[in-house]
Amino acid sequence: MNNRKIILASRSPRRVELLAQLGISCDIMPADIDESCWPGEDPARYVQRLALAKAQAIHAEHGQRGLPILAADTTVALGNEILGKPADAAEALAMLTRLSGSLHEVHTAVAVMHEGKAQCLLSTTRVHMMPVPLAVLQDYVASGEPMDKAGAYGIQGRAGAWIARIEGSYSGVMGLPLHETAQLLNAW
Ligand SMILES: Cc1cn([C@H]2C[C@H](O)[C@@H](COP(=O)(O)OP(=O)(O)OP(=O)(O)O)O2)c(=O)[nH]c1=O
Repeated sequence: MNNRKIILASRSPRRVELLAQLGISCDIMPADIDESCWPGEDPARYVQRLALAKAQAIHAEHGQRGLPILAADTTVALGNEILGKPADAAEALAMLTRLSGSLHEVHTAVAVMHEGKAQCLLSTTRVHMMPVPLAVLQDYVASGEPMDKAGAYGIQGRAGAWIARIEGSYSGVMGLPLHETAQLLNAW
């Protein structure tokens, strides 16, 4: 990509940071779309549908600027069950209690839309979380850190100490897989 500026259809500060790692600057234009899951929809399809919907929503408003529009969506999956962002502290604790000691997946889809064409790639990472004592989880929830994160944890914060191993992409777990993002942007 010659012009290193894009429109980022996301309010996630992690995504801005990760894009900067690729040397890409962005105008931030968050998309407000319906994030509810369709009945029976599997997590990998769900994140791809949402990433594309976010990119399309911002393309409809700002596509005339001629900049590529990038959007992403991240979810945690326990089997086929989707764990999104917790609605409140009780839900955050319930999610963390289930993820403690689990092997789960984090799916992030990244979509780029430019000149009316959309492309989307999926990154799936298996995450092994050690068993975490309830009191530690309660303290973590009280810190407020889980509230804007899928699955109620951030690998990039103190929950990183609980992650014994991942198979996949660290940046994908954080919300924007750098390898897939660079592939999409280089294609334009
Ligand atoms: C699992 C995990 C998720 N997350 C974050 C990444 C995403 O920002 C968030 C999942 O919510 P998303 O709906 O993907 O994104 P968002 O609401 O933050 O931003 P927008 O919809 O405007 O694009 O969870 C982490 O930061 N670290 C982690 O380890």
